[in-house]
Amino acid sequence: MINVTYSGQKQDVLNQNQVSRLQAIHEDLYKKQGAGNDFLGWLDWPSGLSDEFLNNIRNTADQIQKQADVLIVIGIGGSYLGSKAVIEALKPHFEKNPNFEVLFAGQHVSGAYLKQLMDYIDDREVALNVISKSGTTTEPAIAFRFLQNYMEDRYGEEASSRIYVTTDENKGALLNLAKEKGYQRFVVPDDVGGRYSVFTAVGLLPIAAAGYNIDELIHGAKQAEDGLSTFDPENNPAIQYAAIRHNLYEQGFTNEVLATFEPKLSYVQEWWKQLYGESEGKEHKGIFPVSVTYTTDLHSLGQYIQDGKRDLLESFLIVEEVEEDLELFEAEQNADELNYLAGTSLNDFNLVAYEGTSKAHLSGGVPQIGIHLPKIDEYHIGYLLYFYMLACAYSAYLLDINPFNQPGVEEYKTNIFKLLKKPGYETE
Ligand SMILES: O=P(O)(O)OC[C@H]1O[C@H](O)[C@H](O)[C@@H](O)[C@@H]1O
Repeated sequence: MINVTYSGQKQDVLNQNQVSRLQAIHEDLYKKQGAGNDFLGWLDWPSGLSDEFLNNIRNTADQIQKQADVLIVIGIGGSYLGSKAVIEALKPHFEKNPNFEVLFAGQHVSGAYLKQLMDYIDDREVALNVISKSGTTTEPAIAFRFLQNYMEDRYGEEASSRIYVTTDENKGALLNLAKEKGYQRFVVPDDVGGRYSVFTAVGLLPIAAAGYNIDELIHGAKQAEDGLSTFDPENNPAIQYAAIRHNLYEQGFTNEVLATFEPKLSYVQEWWKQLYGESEGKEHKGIFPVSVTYTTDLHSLGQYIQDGKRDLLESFLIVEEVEEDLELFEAEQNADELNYLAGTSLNDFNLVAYEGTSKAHLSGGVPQIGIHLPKIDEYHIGYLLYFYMLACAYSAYLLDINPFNQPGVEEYKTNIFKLLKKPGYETE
């Protein structure tokens, strides 16, 4: 399925000490006894999904498609990146007059964006899915205040049947609001953190509403859950990825550049950055996750990667089979001097670019991990996302870090609340 390769300086990727350490982590993980073990719901989530739950998601997605032309998903961080990553990976680059669209809001605070969004949807039928695990996050709450108001002005009483809420079962401002207004609710499980929630209602409802096959997505995740659960460090790609990046980190490679040649994966990269950045970046430790899209960024960040400070490792996410391709042809006038490429497909070009870039960066002192994904479809994306989540848990545990909290995001929030004089913060 997913295959992980390594090229860099010769080193003992899995020495005996590390194997024992990984074995202990594996046991803690599957016996659910490590740090943050009350947030391990995602580990066996795909296999535990009931038909009743999936039917409810599918039926609600159908209902949304019938009542609306646009679903606006309101959320930030783990409450939007999973569905955005999957939808962007699967949707065509261009669609003429789409019958149904999923748009996002609340992922930043831009007045222009919200205003233009409300103008854009004015002649289209609208539904909202507001998502927040805590139910108290400011950015989606602000977007929802505007959009709820918009919906009530436009639809009156009917607005409440067009608004879907995904939040905690028992607490939070959003839950209270949903109860008061009688919105249909979905639950973010207690033991699944936002960045691990793509296979819960958080990710599945928007993905199903966008028209993608959530059964195949879950099937891929289940295969990963099953296939990656064995302790086989030589062959388990999740363990290999975690172990290799950890070894490189210990040698001073403290930044990981996730590179892909596939522009449709750019939100998978964004999702990965939150997953790894929030899971590992604690106690002054952790690899800093960054991403590039090639060949675009070879013309910008490529210089730094080749020649800049040598604390970078590069992980190439390579898609083996492309969905569509074009072949270069011979032109009568060879004014652009490209006739030498006649017969070469654009994917052939990218494969050569991969080889050339990989060799160049390697000789520039950038060690490399290759993550090979057979193709982009629901099944393989489901597999890939589960793979990254599992590897992230191993990787954080290798640093002796609890992968499932994010204490560091509180400080700036408190400052913002103090500056805005939020009740309860005025006197601090
Ligand atoms: O789902 P929510 O509770 O609204 O949280 C949304 C996001 O915001 C927080 O600040 C966290 O750092 C993220 O981990 C989380 O995904």
